[in-house]
Amino acid sequence: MATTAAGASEIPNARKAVDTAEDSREVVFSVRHLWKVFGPKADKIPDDSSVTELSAQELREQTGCTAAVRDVSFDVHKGEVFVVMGLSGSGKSTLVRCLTRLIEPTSGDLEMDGEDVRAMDRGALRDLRRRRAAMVFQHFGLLPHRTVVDNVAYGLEIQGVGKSERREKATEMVDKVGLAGLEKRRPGQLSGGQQQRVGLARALAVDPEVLLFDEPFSALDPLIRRDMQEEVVRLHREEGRTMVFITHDLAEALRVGDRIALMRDGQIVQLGTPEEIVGSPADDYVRDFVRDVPREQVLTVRRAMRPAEDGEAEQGPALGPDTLISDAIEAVARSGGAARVVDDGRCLGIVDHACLLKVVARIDQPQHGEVAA
Ligand SMILES: Nc1ncnc2c1ncn2[C@@H]1O[C@H](COP(=O)(O)OP(=O)(O)OP(=O)(O)O)[C@@H](O)[C@H]1O
Repeated sequence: MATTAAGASEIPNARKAVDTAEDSREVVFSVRHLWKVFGPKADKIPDDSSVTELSAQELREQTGCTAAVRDVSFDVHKGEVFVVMGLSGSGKSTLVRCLTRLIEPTSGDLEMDGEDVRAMDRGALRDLRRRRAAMVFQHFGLLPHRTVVDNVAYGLEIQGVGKSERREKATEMVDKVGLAGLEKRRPGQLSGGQQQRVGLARALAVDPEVLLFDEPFSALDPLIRRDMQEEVVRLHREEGRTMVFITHDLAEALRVGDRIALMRDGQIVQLGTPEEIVGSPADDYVRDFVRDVPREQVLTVRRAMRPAEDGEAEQGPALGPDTLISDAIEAVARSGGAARVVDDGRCLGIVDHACLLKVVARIDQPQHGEVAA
């Protein structure tokens, strides 16, 4: 399906993200003007212009309703890790559950691979949830009396796959998530991280087009959590599988996300790459959110470079345009001089001590209250 910006017209940042370079990428989920309202006469809210502009609190006071998802529009592209991030209660789980109608949307358009999800009957929905978009939950939902391999095979079993085929597939997935040797254990004999790997292997076993993760790692301790994040990045890199990943943890979002939708009170306040979110926050809320992020570990030399002056384009170490500022600092410190940013043999610009430091010191962007040139 072609990506158009038309449907996203009321969300400037969503429109920006839909408008840009990724236009030609295939769209898996297309979401337009999606609402989920809880409360009395919920279906009247999205069309009632006298209440749609109210703040979340005013809406609750005047109507008794909560708009958990509020006129949200975005595309999830094939092969990307699309992160939905926001504080508790911002609407992340509701939004992602709406994608497969685990929660029924109140209004809006929702397509998967060009098919109208809201028009699907029960059979099509079952197929969507079992085969096309598998969910990995925070509480792994493992069956305590089954072995690891039988837990992983469970999704295949309910699909009616024969015993030997599902054993073979399950064993392959157990291997893939690094649990080889533990096939015969039961969930109670595994650590939290290992249990989460079983949950992941179970979702992967049905070979879904999209994996939906609902805060999968938030119950894990930080080191194991880091391990699991790397696992997701590795699986994504190796298989190119499309993933939608909910988290309230910014560091996790930046680590795993190709693009991040930042939610607040049911709306997407900014949708962009980690570099766009950290480097160009859309408003004070986002700016506050990313304030403590070590920018040199997220931003690239594209943001720091200046035009080359006489002779500079021919000398000094060469860095790719996606080099992180932290790596460029090391290169410049080692060489003692400026480095070139080179793409396909062409010098795009120069980074030196001064321009790299500006990014770290946050003086590469208009400060609050200044007007961008
Ligand atoms: N069944 C429901 N009935 C009424 N309100 C609900 C229901 N489910 C969610 N909400 C409200 O919708 C809003 C969004 O909830 P949601 O669970 O989607 O947020 P979240 O960002 O996933 O939060 P968390 O990170 O805490 O899981 C919250 O204000 C919540 O209280």
